[in-house]
Amino acid sequence: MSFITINNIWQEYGDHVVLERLNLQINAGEFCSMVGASGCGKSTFLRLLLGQEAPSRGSITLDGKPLRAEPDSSRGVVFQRYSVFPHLSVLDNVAIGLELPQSPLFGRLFGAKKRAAREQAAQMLTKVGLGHALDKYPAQLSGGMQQRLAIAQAFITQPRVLLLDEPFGALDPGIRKDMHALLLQLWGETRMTVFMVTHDLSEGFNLGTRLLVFDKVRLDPQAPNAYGARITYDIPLNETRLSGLSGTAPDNVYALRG
Ligand SMILES: Nc1ncnc2c1ncn2[C@@H]1O[C@H](COP(=O)(O)OP(=O)(O)OP(=O)(O)O)[C@@H](O)[C@H]1O
Repeated sequence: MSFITINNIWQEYGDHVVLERLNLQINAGEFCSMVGASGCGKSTFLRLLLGQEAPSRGSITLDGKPLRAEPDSSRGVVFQRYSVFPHLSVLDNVAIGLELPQSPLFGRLFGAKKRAAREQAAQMLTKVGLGHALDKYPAQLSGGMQQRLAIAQAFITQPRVLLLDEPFGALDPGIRKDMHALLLQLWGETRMTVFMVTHDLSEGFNLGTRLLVFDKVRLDPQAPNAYGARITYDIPLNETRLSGLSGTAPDNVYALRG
């Protein structure tokens, strides 16, 4: 049985059909790059995977169970666009990812548990190259550093599914390359299942173990919204990276938007 099963999903807003007849089987640990024309429904698909919206028709299952219609605590905190908290230091931005699930009422830990969470967060931040910036605030960081922080925040609780919506879209090419290396390193270590929307085809090819192309196969010039996009190509990539997969991380889903 596959880890995530997309069973004939459609997404419609009124009479605007955005997605139609999507069927997919995703194994744990796959890295799916998603490309397609602007407005064809890639972000909509991510919202469905996140459980932020329910599909108009069809179903999504994760480990054989229906995905809840809303992100819930079993899937952890969801970080959206500009997912870092501007009023928290770099260290607190990551530590809070550990503190919130353990202390849902106060959102903070105390004593030894707090020290352990902060130590773990500091180690994660060192890993993403922000070990020197623990006390800074997001506004004091460059765009690349902010995305490193967002990545540290997303990885700290080891989600099983990571959703990335053009996470590197705003970064310079050189910094993008560094971020690609970082993402591949973290994915290699954690083997989480990744869905990444990108407008950069080479980024999609380089990072993914699978490239999903979204496109409309039916078009009515008189009624442009009558038909939705489907997955027109599903191309296996970089398959050697898939060896030795395991899917033992906790059941969390995170989003990171560019
Ligand atoms: N809640 C909503 N209500 C109505 N229409 C919506 C809603 N959400 C998305 N849409 C429409 O769905 C279509 C697809 O949007 P979506 O953002 O998913 O596309 P996309 O492929 O991610 O685009 P881009 O590459 O430009 O980010 C758009 O026409 C958008 O207006």
